[in-house]
Amino acid sequence: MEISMNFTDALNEINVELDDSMEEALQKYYELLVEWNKVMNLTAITEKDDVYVKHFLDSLAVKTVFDDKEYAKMLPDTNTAIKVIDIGTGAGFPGIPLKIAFPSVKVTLLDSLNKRIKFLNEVISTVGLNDIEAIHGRAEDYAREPDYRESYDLCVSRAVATLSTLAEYCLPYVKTGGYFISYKSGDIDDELKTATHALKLLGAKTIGVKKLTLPGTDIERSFVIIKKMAHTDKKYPRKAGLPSSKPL
Ligand SMILES: C[S@@+](CC[C@H](N)C(=O)[O-])C[C@H]1O[C@@H](n2cnc3c(N)ncnc32)[C@H](O)[C@@H]1O
Repeated sequence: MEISMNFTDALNEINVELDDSMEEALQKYYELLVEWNKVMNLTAITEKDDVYVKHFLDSLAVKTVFDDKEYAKMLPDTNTAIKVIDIGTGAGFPGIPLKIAFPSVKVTLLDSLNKRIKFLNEVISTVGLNDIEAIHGRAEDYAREPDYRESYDLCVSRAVATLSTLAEYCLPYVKTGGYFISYKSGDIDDELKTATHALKLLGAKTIGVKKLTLPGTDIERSFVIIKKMAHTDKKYPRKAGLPSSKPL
């Protein structure tokens, strides 16, 4: 892939500005990612320009959703910090770049692979991030914990499962009136149609899809924007494994 734009210009295009300390934080994160990747499987992408575009820029591109007039009022205009959970965060995408670029947000990173959680805790302490936690567990299990259930303004998730499965992983964490934004790519029409039933059962509906080409590349990204309209019934999520083997 040809990258025809520098990172700062690409960030400008998505309306994200980073100060020097945020740029340093991303640099440290990049160094740790490459170092730890030598001993554990974190990412197939290691070349610096690629990591900056395919992981950092892509993670931050969700900002374009909130800049869209249609969705500008999505998040609560309050003095309390917005709470975001990243389900199946892996090596920290999109949660860590979002935390670095938008430090006032409270972030929970969740993944079922403990090795990745160890890496994330190292990133959190070395980069010096606050108001962020990395938790080890399956999405289906943590959603039953009272401190986590229906307590987030926003849930994000990239490259974890199909939308019907993801909806069951993610929506139990979202407050009524909050949102789940799924990072998707390619042709998503069928996936959206198939997920309509699951969303309804879980008390949510798709309110829009925001598509963009990552600046300086030909990479297409789609954000599926889902609103939680009502409480999720306690029977969801079902037992661990069922959301993926038998999607709603
Ligand atoms: C392909 S990776 C994507 C990681 C990251 N979101 C990204 O975009 O680079 C999928 C991740 O989801 C995690 N995962 C899959 N199913 C999960 C579940 N039920 N609960 C928690 N984590 C899960 C895996 O351990 C893995 O780290």
